[in-house]
Amino acid sequence: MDIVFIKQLQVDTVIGVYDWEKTIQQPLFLDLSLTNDQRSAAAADDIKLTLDYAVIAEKVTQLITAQPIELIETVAERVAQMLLAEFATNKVEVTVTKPGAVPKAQTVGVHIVRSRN
Ligand SMILES: Nc1nc2c(c(=O)[nH]1)N=C([C@H](O)[C@@H](O)CO)CN2
Repeated sequence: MDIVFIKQLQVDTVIGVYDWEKTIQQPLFLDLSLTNDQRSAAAADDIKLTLDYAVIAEKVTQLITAQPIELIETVAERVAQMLLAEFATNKVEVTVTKPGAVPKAQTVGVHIVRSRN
């Protein structure tokens, strides 16, 4: 199956479990992968027949920044469920990283795979 992907989408938002994190914005970076079939879009050269990554990026950013969230697990799950509900895909992979959260690590994060029931 084919995939539309977005790598390292930066979303600045209120994220974290500690009190000091609830008053600042921190960057999250997302890698998104949405399975679809691109053959008809390619044959017709028509954006309406595929998944528009610009629209996906905008909706994901709006979802994450709409309200404060504590866990990056929550971010990943909400993004995955939104993508499955609103876009023509049966399987999504979402990676959320939070650089700087562990000073001695390059980055930390979560990766989930979700499919339509
Ligand atoms: N598995 C997780 N562990 C931690 C998270 C998280 O979202 N998922 N968050 C924090 C704090 O917010 C941390 O990032 C502050 O630096 C700690 N562990």
